[in-house]
Amino acid sequence: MASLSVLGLGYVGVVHAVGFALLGHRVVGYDVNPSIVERLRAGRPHIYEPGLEEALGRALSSGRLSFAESAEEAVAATDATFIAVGTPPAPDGSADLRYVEAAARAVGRGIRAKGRWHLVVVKSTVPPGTTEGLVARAVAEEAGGVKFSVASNPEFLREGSALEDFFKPDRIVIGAGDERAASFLLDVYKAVDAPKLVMKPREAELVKYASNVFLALKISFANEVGLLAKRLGVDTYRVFEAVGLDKRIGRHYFGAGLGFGGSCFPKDTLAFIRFGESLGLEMAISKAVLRVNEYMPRYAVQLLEERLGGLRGRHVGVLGLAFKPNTDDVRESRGVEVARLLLERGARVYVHDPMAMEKARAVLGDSVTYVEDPQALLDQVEGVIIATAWPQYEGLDYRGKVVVDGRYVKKAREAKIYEGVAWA
Ligand SMILES: NC(=O)c1ccc[n+]([C@@H]2O[C@H](COP(=O)([O-])OP(=O)(O)OC[C@H]3O[C@@H](n4cnc5c(N)ncnc54)[C@H](O)[C@@H]3O)[C@@H](O)[C@H]2O)c1
Ligand SMILES: O=c1ccn([C@@H]2O[C@H](COP(=O)(O)OP(=O)(O)O[C@H]3O[C@H](CO)[C@@H](O)[C@H](O)[C@H]3O)[C@@H](O)[C@H]2O)c(=O)[nH]1
Repeated sequence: MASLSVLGLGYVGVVHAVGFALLGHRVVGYDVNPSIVERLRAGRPHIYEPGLEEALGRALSSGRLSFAESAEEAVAATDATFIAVGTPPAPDGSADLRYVEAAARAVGRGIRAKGRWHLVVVKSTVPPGTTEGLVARAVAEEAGGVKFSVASNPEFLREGSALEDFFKPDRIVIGAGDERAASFLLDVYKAVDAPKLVMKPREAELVKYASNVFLALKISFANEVGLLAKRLGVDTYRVFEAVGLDKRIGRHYFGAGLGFGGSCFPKDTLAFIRFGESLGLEMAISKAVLRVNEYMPRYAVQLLEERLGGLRGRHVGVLGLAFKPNTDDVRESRGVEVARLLLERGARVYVHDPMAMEKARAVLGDSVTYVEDPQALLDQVEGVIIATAWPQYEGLDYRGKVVVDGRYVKKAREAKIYEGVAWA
């Protein structure tokens, strides 16, 4: 069994720290945010992810998962370190690599203290060339001549099913800087039954962007067809049910509606565009993916405005603030975006989410009214936009309300005054 450290205990890091421990490895986690570490030590995750609290409990009681007071301490106590820190957009939209660089420097200092070979694995989503470039350089500058290997091991888990995706991934991509890195990582993932592809680090880094941008492309394409379908008065979901049965196309990620949110698709598509542009490429397809996506929330608000005959001073609702069901994550959420657009047009906005209210409050503040019960929200508004496909919204009584359904909620379609976004 391997001895691993994980730097950065956000959505990806905490799932890996817990997951690796449950695979039988010894894991030391570290996050620069001490309150995250404190909560994890107490068995109370700082994020909501199905099954995580229970899995964390098992990992802690196995005695194989612990947390360090510093990154250097975590590194020095282990054989390999996974860097799982954020790579948010810089002001120009490119991937901001400052957290990755800071973590890599800390790894270098840990390696120097340890004085033996170490493997540095980049789990964060980074532009091709980062692992062998910026990361290897930053580690080397601090490691005092101690030998190390690098690898890129991009992550494909989805929030809301992160643990399941960790244990049952479609594939594991290992971008190994050398043989030793490859065999170490193959060993780490030995117990996971999935195709394992070993390649160069920059190939692995490109696999991650190509995967995310392609999925985002499918959604934007579905939305483009959906806008057309709506003009024709046909159901775009029925169209894609048939389109998707072609095995070459596949049926996934054709859900038309408000478009994609979350911490990955929007930022990774933009970072991919900026990366390509930095090499002199046009990146026309990826730009179109974002253009369609940015239009969809505006279109939903426009539909509501038309149906209500104006928005100024009108009481309207947003159902769903999480960027998708089964998470409390509101990063780049379409629900939050729709609430902002409604406020801009002078509406009185009521919002609901079963899980993300607290996180939404941190971004929307007191500009909107938070309602704990979605049916009570419907009682207070004339119209509503459904922004997240929470199963709870299937059971509501929408009668008499203008419903702009951005997520294809069946029950909403039975409402008297109804508009789907991008479908009939
Ligand atoms: N969220 C996802 O579903 C997902 C899936 C695949 C890949 N990714 C990628 O994985 C990376 C992490 O994403 P996330 O959603 O887990 O981010 P996150 O923002 O939830 O977590 C990042 C964590 O890193 C910590 N951190 C920052 N600098 C640090 C340092 N120097 N040392 C230790 N900890 C540090 C932060 O405090 C934070 O808790 C990103 O590159 C993202 O694109 C995310
Ligand atoms: O048919 C669809 C499918 C998804 N979405 C939206 O797309 C966004 C992203 O959804 P999803 O892919 O389920 O969630 P993420 O957790 O963001 O996962 C994506 O981003 C991660 C971070 O890079 C990757 O690891 C995953 O493989 C990739 O699916 C959400 O707003 C969804 O509502 C649609 O609009 N239509």
